[in-house]
Amino acid sequence: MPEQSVTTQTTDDALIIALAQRLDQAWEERFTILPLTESEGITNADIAYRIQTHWTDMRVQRGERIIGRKIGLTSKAVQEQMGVNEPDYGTLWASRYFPARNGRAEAPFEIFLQPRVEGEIAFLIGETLDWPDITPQQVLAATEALAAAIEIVDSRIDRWRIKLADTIADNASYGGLTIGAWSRAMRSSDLRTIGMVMSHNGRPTVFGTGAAALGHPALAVAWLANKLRAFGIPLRAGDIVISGALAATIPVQRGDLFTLEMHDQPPLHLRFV
Ligand SMILES: O=C(O)C/C=C/C(=O)C(=O)O
Repeated sequence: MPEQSVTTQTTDDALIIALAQRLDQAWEERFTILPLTESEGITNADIAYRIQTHWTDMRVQRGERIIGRKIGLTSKAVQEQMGVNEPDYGTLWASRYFPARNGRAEAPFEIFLQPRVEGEIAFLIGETLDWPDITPQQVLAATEALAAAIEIVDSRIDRWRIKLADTIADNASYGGLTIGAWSRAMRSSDLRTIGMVMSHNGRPTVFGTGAAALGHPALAVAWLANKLRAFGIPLRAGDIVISGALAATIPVQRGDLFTLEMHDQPPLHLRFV
């Protein structure tokens, strides 16, 4: 597609709506689509965020609830796996939150397309962050509690052939989420040096530390808060934020059990049933 045509199209709300609908249909009916960078020539991150935002708005109109935000592509391990080298964000949809009881959660395998799991740190934001140049220190001061979290990433894009604009439009490849017990005590830990081990069917498989998320998980959340503000959206009290993976992603098969052990938190188990 010639450059001029792409520029003209990308200013067109009708195209944004059509692409959000295409992603929504792929999510609902469980099929993959060609990368938008290939099929539509969309490479601009701001346009991709418009598609993502419109998709979330469509879902909210149908009853979806926003429980917070995800930050993605914050670690070298995932950047290398996905071939994308700058962070992005997406929205956490309540319909794909799998609550853990006594540290155990289940997710139905068949609702996903090509899922992978990641170990992350979850922040529960206690005070709205809505001023310029939000710092990691301000994020920590506004954090009510922290927890270990397993994010399921999934892609509506054929065989994960994503570039930055593809995954941004696709809600940062959000698939689902479970969270361990919230800990206030964890607020006094050095989040950079918090360690994690993710076991796959009982076998320790990937290992990470907090510093994997942009050097410090609170720096990743500060990045998010400032990025959201640039779009006129504050990070609000009550929002859950996940930091981005602390280690590489692991592909999921039906029946798999993943166990995340982090710092002095109780283990968090997620089974795909
Ligand atoms: O953020 C994306 O667009 C892709 C997903 C990445 C992650 O979830 C992560 O790096 O943690």
